Amino acid sequence: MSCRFRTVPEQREENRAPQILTLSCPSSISLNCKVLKGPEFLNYSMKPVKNMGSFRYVINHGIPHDILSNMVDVGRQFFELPFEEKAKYMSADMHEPVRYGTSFNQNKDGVFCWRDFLKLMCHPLSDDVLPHWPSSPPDFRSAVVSHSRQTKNLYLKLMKAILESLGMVGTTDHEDEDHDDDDDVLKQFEDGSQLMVINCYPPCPEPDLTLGMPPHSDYGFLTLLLQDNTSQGLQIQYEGKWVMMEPLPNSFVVNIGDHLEIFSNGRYKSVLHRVLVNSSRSRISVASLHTLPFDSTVRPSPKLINEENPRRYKDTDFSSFLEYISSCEPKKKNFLESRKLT
Ligand SMILES: O=C(O)CCC(=O)C(=O)O
Ligand SMILES: [Fe+2]
Repeated sequence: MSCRFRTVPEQREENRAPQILTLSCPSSISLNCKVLKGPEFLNYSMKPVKNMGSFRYVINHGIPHDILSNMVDVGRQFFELPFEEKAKYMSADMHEPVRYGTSFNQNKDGVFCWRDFLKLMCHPLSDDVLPHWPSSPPDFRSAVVSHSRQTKNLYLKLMKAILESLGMVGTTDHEDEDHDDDDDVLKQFEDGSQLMVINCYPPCPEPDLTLGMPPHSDYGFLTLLLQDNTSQGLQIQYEGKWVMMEPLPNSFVVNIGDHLEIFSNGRYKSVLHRVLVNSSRSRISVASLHTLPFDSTVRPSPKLINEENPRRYKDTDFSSFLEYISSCEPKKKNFLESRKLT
């Protein structure tokens, strides 16, 4: 099975509408290209796609390209620092707002993965935490703050489109309607948490013997993943096979996480993905993970439950997720499995 990209029409960036490229296999269908109408995603409804990897590329998102390249550059420069410098941020405590580490879950992994990471809590971000972020390279903090603000905005636009597709907020074409309820629904996403994970996969002498990250799904609602432009590595599982997500310049891969699967009572599915490594050059990726505020309960939305669609997941929260992964070696989607009612 192979996947190709449909060519995006040549237009000046500022004149193009944001687009979502939906991965669609087998290759005879190639990629569907859905055009979002207007900068505010007017009239757009993103239908849940049954039985299909819910991985999409977002292009033409309006985020200046230098913000994306600076983010990858400062990430790469951070991982090139001497080990003693990076080790200052090492901690086994998953609650630390700044954390450097290795592998996937270094406290529990039986075999380590070929990956280093730096995790930064970007929202909420209190004034007393920022001074603890790496100060080297010198533009590290400003690059991460710019990137996190932009990705948060994009996340909110995508969530609005998803909520419209679920019938939970009105479409923006009926301006005269009362949108107070919609504002309440959207507010919890605005206040939500954001975690930035900068991943570095160094060149590996035996790439076939290891993985950069094992098969997993992300915990939150959406992850916006920026890949460096040159190296491939991310694969998603689709119909039991691994499909390579080629790096597409200035795009984000949008990854649906477990909390959106639970919240949508299974209408959106989180996707299993993994990362391969290579022997020639290190690869950088930056994952921006978004969910509700850390102290909220994530549950199937009551608006989506009725006699025909009974509740399919138990309530959960972020601390249960952390407890779960602190107590066992994470395997595939086993946390989500533990939240299923049937
Ligand atoms: O490096 C990648 O492409 C994926 C990273 C990832 O899945 C994650 O950080 O959760
Ligand atoms: Fe992931």
